[in-house]
Amino acid sequence: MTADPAAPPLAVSVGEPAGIGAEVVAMAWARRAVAGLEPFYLLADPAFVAARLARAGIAVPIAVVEPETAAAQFADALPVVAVDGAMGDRPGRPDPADAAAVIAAIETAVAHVRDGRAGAVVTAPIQKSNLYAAGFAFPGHTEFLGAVAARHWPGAPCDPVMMLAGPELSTVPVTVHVALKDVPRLLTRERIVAVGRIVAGDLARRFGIADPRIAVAGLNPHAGEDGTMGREDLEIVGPAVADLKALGIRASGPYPSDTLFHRRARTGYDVVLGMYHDQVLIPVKTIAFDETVNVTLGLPFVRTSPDHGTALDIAGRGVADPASMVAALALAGRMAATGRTGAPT
Ligand SMILES: NC(=O)C1=CN([C@@H]2O[C@H](COP(=O)(O)OP(=O)(O)OC[C@H]3O[C@@H](n4cnc5c(N)ncnc54)[C@H](O)[C@@H]3O)[C@@H](O)[C@H]2O)C=CC1
Ligand SMILES: NCC(=O)COP(=O)(O)O
Repeated sequence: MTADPAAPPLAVSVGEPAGIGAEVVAMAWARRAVAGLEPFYLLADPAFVAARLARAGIAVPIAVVEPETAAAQFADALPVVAVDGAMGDRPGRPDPADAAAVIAAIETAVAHVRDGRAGAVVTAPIQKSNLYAAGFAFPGHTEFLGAVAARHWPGAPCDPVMMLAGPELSTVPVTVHVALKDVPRLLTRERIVAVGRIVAGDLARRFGIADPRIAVAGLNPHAGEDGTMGREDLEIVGPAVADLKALGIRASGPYPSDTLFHRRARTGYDVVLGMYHDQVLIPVKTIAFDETVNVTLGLPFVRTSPDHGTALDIAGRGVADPASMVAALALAGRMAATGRTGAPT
C-alpha cells in the first residue's frame, strides 16, 4: 500500500508500562519500511519509553513530538507524544499508580482521531486487573472505547464489538470478559442479532466483504444435541440465526463448535460468531497467534490492537515478537485509508 502523505498518522496508546507494549511498538517502528506501515506515534511518558528501550537493548531513537509533526519525524525516529502523568519502568510489576496515565493515553488517542490529528487508534495491551485496582470500571478497551466514543460522537452508533481477525480465521465473541458461569444468563437472542448486524455491516463497509457469511457457533456440546445437552441453542441461538436470516444477513448455524474450526470447515464462512470468549479466541490464537489482530467493530472510528496481552513474564528483555503489533498497525492503516477513500485497499 502507498501511504497518503496528507493522511494523519495513527495514534498508538502504550498500554501497561510493566508489559511489552513500548517494546513491540518500537520494534514495529524498526520494521516500518519492510512492513509498509503508515506513520504512527506512541502516546506515553517519554522518559519511561527511553528507559524501557535502553533496558531492553532496543536501539530505536525516539523523538518527542506533537501529532502534527509525527509524520515528518517518522522516517528517522519513533515519534512519542507525551501524555499527562508519569509511567514507571518496572517490567513485570504493574502498579496502579500508572493507571491514570495508561487510561489518559487511550483517551487522548481517541480525542486525536476526533480532532483529525490522528487517523485511527491502535492500542498496546493493558493489564486489566491493574486498571481495575485503580477503579477502572470497564472490562477492557472494547467497552471503554464505546463509552469514550459516545462522548466524542454524540448520536453516532457506538456499540463496540470485538473481532479477532487473522489470516485464516476471524471470530467474534458475543459475550466477552465475563465468567463462564454467567454466559448463559447474558446470552440473549437480541444481543446475538445486534452483534450479527454490526459484524455484517462492518465487514461490508470496512473490509469490503459485501455479503459476509457468518457461521454462528452453538453454546453447548453438539449445539445442544436437539436440546438434550442444554436448551439455549434451541431457544436462543437458533432463533437469533433465523432473525439474522430474515434481515437478509447470510448467517447460518448454530454449529457444534468442536468441528467449526478445522481447515475444511473454515472455507465455508468469512467469520464465526461465538457465544463466549475462549470458544472463539482459542482457535484464532492457536492458528495464528503472531499475525492475528483485535479490531473493534461498531465504533465511529478505527481501533486495532495486537491479539496478545501484556506478557509480563518477558517484559523488559527485548525478546517479545512484534508481529501482531505490526499486523495491527498495518490493518489500522488500511482501514483508515478505506475510510478516506471509501474503497478497501
Ligand atoms: N488488548 C489488550 O489490552 C489485551 C490485554 N490482555 C491482558 O494481558 C494480561 C496478560 O494476559 P495473558 O493471558 O497472560 O496473555 P499474554 O498474551 O500476555 O501472554 C500469554 C503468553 O504468551 C506470551 N506472549 C504474549 N505476547 C507475546 C509476544 N508478542 N511475543 C512473545 N511472547 C508473547 C507471554 O510471554 C505469555 O507466556 C491480562 O491482564 C489480560 O487481560 C490480554 C489480551 C489483550
Ligand atoms: N482477550 C482479548 C482481550 O483481552 C482484549 O480486550 P480489549 O482490551 O481489547 O477489550
